[in-house]
Amino acid sequence: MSTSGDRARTPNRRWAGSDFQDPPRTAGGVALCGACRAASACRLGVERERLDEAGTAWFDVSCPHEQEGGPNVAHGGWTASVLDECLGHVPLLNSTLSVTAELSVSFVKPVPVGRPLRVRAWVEKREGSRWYISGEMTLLPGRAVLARASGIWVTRDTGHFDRHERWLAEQDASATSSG
Ligand SMILES: CCCCCCCCCCCCCCCC(=O)SCCNC(=O)CCNC(=O)[C@H](O)C(C)(C)COP(=O)(O)OP(=O)(O)OC[C@H]1O[C@@H](n2cnc3c(N)ncnc32)[C@H](O)[C@@H]1OP(=O)(O)O
Repeated sequence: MSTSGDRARTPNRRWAGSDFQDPPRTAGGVALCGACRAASACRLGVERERLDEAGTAWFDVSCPHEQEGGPNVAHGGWTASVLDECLGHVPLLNSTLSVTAELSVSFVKPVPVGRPLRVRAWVEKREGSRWYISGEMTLLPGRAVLARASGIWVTRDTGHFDRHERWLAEQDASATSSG
């Protein structure tokens, strides 16, 4: 039987170093995170992504029916998650590994499920290892804004997740020794 300590000492070896800067992508160009790789699709409903010449990232998105909150509208957690995902792809589209340090979301209008939506994301500024990124989600057709987001992404080296595994193992060890 495995324990949380065993899990902490058994990192997921499916990941290779290159996955962090150039991860597997769908036919629509969408970079896939851990659990979505098995499904070969973004479970949040990001269908296409591209970076234009001006550095703005564009995403075709649709809220899956499983993410319904109120009648025919998205759960707010989905809206926040997909904005985290899309804004977080901007460093990745620039071959940079980063993690979200802060995220702020404005829910402007209810987001309909199963409708084509667009997310646009851009870099406001970069300071040291911090990328300040903003974005918005709009309804298609038309351009009504449904949600806005801004946040800070912090660049990491590829040792980030191994350091986390070691930290987790230390937490488990100190919890075990202190009873
Ligand atoms: C995820 C990647 C998968 C890769 C494979 C590809 C998969 C395909 C695509 C997936 C795309 C996913 C897109 C979604 C991205 C997530 O959702 S990532 C998951 C959620 N976020 C996290 O798990 C992050 C958890 N937090 C942390 O790991 C640490 O707190 C942080 C953010 C790395 C900072 O750690 P730290 O030890 O404080 O770092 P430290 O070196 O002291 O500070 C570094 C810098 O960050 C700044 N900083 C630290 N905290 C903050 C803060 N809260 N606010 C502002 N600045 C801060 C410091 O001021 C410092 O700035 P500089 O002086 O260097 O300019």
